[in-house]
Amino acid sequence: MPVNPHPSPLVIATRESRLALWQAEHVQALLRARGHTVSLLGMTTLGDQILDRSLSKVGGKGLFVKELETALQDGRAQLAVHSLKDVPMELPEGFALACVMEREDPRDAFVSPTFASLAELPHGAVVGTSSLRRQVLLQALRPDLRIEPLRGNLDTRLRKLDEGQYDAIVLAAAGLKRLGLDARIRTIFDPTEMLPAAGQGALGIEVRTARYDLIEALAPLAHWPTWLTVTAERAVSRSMGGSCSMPLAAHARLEGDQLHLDAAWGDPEGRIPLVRAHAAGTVLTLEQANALGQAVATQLRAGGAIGVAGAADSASAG
Ligand SMILES: NCc1[nH]cc(CCC(=O)O)c1CC(=O)O
Repeated sequence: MPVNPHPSPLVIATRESRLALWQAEHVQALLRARGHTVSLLGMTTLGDQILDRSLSKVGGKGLFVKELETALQDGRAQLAVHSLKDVPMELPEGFALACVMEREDPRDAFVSPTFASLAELPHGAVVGTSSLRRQVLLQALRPDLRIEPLRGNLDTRLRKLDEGQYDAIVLAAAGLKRLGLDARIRTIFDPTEMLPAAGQGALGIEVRTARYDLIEALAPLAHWPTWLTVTAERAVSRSMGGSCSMPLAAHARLEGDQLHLDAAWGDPEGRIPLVRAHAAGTVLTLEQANALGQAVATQLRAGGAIGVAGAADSASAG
């Protein structure tokens, strides 16, 4: 591999949670190995500061991204590394995803000090999650469970579990694996029962669109099968109204040149049963991936899914 002999120094803007720092350092190491000089700019975003209120009331998940974008705009940083799951479907004018990297495990994990699986939870057990997606999927599997809100970064959520506030919690396997917390996983959910969120487990790198040089520098870090897959998933969300705080799951997998896309929408009030949709097709371009996602969103709406932003306390919850 040729190594760039005179690279201009790069700065990665990152949130300061352990997971965000791990992800930024991961990208830093990959770029250093290719000859780039890379440093990190740690930032506390508004989304990290507001822990007592529903994020959807003060601006939604975009709060985690906005301050990093300001740093890119000001030239204090050139790259922002994100969990793709937290990236709004539409980026502001002048910003783009330059690169989607190979996906970690996209599935959800069941975490509990006491119980080995969801099936072992006693009647009426308390499960912590602030994700509307996890809430509606859990209620479909086990209507008897009590779902209680749970916000904060991974360490905070695990601490609240250990303090006894919940019998179990559901977290993305990817975050736990990245932080070496695999031992906390009791079972990994089959995607057919706990369908993951669009983009779960994948990292995206955001740049200003004017920076073609960066898009080129990042190209070797891109993972095309992941990019196609998450593009189809994100197209479902975008087509349903774009918000991450929606009781919506979308998960795709490639089998040969066939992309299989599953989605589910649940009514948080439980008035109608879960709406599910599936489509598969030959997907070789991002346009084809988008089209598959739109077709699945159309099916969801035909099945009764409502494309509006969800209720309180769901932002950044998974
Ligand atoms: N919503 C917070 C968030 N954003 C990304 C991850 C996990 C890592 C990933 O999906 O890439 C998590 C934690 C969780 O949902 O358990």
